[in-house]
Amino acid sequence: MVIVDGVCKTFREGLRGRKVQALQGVSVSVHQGEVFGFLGLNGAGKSTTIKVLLNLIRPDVGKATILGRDVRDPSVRNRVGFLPENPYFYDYLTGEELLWFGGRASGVAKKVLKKRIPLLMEQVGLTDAGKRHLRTYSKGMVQRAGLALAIVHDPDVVILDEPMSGLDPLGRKMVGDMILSLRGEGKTVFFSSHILNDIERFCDRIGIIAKGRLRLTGKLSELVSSEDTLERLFLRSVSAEDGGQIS
Ligand SMILES: Nc1ncnc2c1ncn2[C@@H]1O[C@H](COP(=O)(O)OP(=O)(O)OP(=O)(O)O)[C@@H](O)[C@H]1O
Repeated sequence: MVIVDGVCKTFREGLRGRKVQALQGVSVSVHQGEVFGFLGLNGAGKSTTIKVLLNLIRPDVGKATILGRDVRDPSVRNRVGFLPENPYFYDYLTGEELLWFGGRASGVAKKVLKKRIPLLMEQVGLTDAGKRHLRTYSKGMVQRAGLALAIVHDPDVVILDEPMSGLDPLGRKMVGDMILSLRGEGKTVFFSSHILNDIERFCDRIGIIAKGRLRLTGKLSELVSSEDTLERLFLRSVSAEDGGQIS
C-alpha cells in the first residue's frame, strides 16, 4: 500500500557542501486501512521520508510506491492527501475558499464540494470561521484547515507530518477523532510525530527512526507489553548504536 524501499538521501549543506546523510537505507511498509505512526527525534529523517513519498524529493537510492504505483506516477497524486508540518496558505482566502479551490484542483465536482465542505469544516471545528480570511486564523486553526484540505478529495492514503504540533487539547482531540474516523472508512494513515501519547492512542503499527535509519517497526500491541512502555522502547531505540536495529 505505502512502501519505502531501501531509500538513501544525502543533502549538501552550507558553502562547503558538507554532506548530511538524512536517510540511510530506510524501508517501511504500511498496510491498507492501518494507522502507522512514524516516530523519531528532531532531525531523525521523518519529513525527508515523507517528502520522498510525496515525490517532492528524489531519493539517491531506493524507491517508494503508493497503491502499487511508483510515487513518480502522476496518477498517484489524487489518491493521496497531505498535511505538511507547517502549513502555509494564501492569507486572503477564507477557510471555505481554501477547501473549494483545493478540491477543484484535485478534480472534485462542484456539487460534491458543496456538500462536503460544510461537513469537513464541522469536523475540524471551523464552521463559524469558514467565511473568515485565513490571516485571521490562529496557528491551530490553520493546522485544522490544512487537515480538512488534506482530505477534501477523499484520498485513499493520508500522510500527516506532525499533525498535532501546536494544537491545544481540543484541537488534538479533533485531529485524533479525524484520524480514527479515517481508519473507520478504511483509509491508510501515515503520520509522523514525536509525541508518544498521540502515537499510543491512534496507531496500529509504528516505526521508529533515528539518525536516518529505521530502528524498529511492528504492531504497537506486540511491541509495548505490560513490562515495557512506549517511552522506554523509544528511548532504547533512538540510543541504539548507529546502524543497530533492536528487536
Ligand atoms: N534541504 C536540506 N538540506 C540540508 N539538510 C537537510 C535538508 N532537509 C533535511 N536536512 C537534514 O536531514 C536530516 C533529517 O531531517 P528531517 O527534516 O527529515 O528530520 P525530521 O525527523 O523530520 O525532524 P523534525 O522532527 O525536527 O521535523 C536533518 O539532519 C536535517 O538537517
